[in-house]
Amino acid sequence: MKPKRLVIALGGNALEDKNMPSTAESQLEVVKKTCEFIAEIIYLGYEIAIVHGNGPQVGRIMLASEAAKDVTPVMPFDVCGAMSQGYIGYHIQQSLKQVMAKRNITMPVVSIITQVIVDKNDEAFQNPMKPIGPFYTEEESKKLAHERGYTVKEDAGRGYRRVVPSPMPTQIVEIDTIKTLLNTTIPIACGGGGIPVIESENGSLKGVAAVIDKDLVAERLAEDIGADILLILTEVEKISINFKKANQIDLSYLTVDDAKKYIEEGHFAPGSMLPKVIASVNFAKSSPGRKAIITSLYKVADALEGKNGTVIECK
Ligand SMILES: Nc1ncnc2c1ncn2[C@@H]1O[C@H](COP(=O)(O)OP(=O)(O)O)[C@@H](O)[C@H]1O
Ligand SMILES: NC(=O)OP(=O)(O)O
Repeated sequence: MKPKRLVIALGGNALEDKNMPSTAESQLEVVKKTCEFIAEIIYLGYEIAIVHGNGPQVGRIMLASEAAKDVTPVMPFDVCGAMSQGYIGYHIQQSLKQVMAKRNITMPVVSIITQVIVDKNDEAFQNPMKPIGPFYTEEESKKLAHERGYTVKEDAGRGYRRVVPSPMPTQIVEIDTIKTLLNTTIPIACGGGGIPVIESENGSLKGVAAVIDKDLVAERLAEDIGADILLILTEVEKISINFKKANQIDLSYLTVDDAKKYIEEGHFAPGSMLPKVIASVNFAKSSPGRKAIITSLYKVADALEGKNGTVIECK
């Protein structure tokens, strides 16, 4: 029987631990643990492709570049995104290979620098909503807004962060390469939502200052490669309505229509959970039999067996 094909969207807590310093060394330690869970999915017989986030990481790369402006030119926004793809992909590639070897799984793991085309007229360029970099207090965020001209917004009740434009993904540039690699390797692709590029009339590509949402790109990838499941891994085991309120209800199963209703009622925070639910709805309705699962990295095996997580599918 053909193995079920699955795209994994790795959230921030798969790469960082809030109780550890935000260093490359700490990230590698967290990624090694994350790859144990990914190896379990492979061991269960799924064919996978991996997409990871980059919000905290790309924000810190930009902070570092801006801080060093007196000694070296500030790196352009798209290059910072490419740098985040490189070092996160490197950590996952190295760690997953090592963990798979312990289980005698020998398939190669390869990280692909991926560009994603966006529309230069996307209204997101005038309405920055994507949180990047560290969390700040309200006072710190106001200081950054004043001193550096950052746009800052509160992020899902967790503090304030710099926000940048996050245009919709329209096309994965390297999709044919990813499809070719799927049969013989485990691809890490579209990292950080891909490097955002616009296409000129002559077909040439140019990087733009934005960060694309990785869950929306994971959905695009899942459709393009004919996946059966879109698996979105984050900090929570299930999505909720009335989140963080006394009447919070955690949801195990949603039809596409249920999810659309809750989206309209504003239950999912923009910039964090909302894109995950939108991606899940888009994937579930893209073809009969497809489903999306939103759950915690630590509950992934149970969720794949239908014992945890939130499943979103067409009725
Ligand atoms: N309705 C909701 N249900 C569950 N979590 C929500 C909801 N609204 C906002 N959130 C928050 O969204 C977070 C996931 O978004 P985010 O941290 O940006 O994703 P990622 O794991 O990809 O980094 C959850 O950990 C939770 O704090
Ligand atoms: N690019 C992106 O969506 O990264 P996060 O998931 O870290 O926000």
